[in-house]
Amino acid sequence: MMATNGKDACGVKEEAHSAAVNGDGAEASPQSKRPQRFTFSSEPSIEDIRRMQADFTDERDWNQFHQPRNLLLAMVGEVGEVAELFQWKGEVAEGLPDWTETEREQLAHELSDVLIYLVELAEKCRVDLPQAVLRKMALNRLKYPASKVQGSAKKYTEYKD
Ligand SMILES: Nc1ccn([C@H]2C[C@H](O)[C@@H](COP(=O)(O)OP(=O)(O)OP(=O)(O)O)O2)c(=O)n1
Repeated sequence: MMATNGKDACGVKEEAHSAAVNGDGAEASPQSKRPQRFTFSSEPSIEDIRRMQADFTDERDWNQFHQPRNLLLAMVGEVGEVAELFQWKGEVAEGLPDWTETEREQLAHELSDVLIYLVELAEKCRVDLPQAVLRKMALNRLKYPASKVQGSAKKYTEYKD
């Protein structure tokens, strides 16, 4: 399905957070002057995606092929297909303003393939991905306190304290 109706290629809309936040006419803070943040639809959840892919493989008797290593290789292959879309384009601005709708839809497909295999790989490795993401983000916040690393992209090992 091609993207239409003012939505982007992934079928997800832009939301006007800052308009809602600053609707009282008060002067906007520097943070709210950022471009509007792109947001995803709330569905499907990661568990929904896991279940849909499990149904897809069950219906085809493909579980016999979907062992962890095969899924990992399939995922890496799809990452390569994402990379191919960016290949030789040089730096690409956020929002991909110069990309055609066809290129955007191809990207949406390839990113979806990566996610589908990632979710199934996590399932087959018994990693509860949504909860694991919460734990990992908590660790990331500890490793990179905002007050310490503000505006710097250095790796945590490069900080001397
Ligand atoms: N054994 C397979 C084959 C496919 N798929 C599903 C998961 C992916 O979302 C998608 C991958 O399909 P293809 O291998 O045909 O890859 P592409 O869709 O990227 O096609 P192409 O390589 O022609 O771009 O289909 C799967 O679960 N198990």
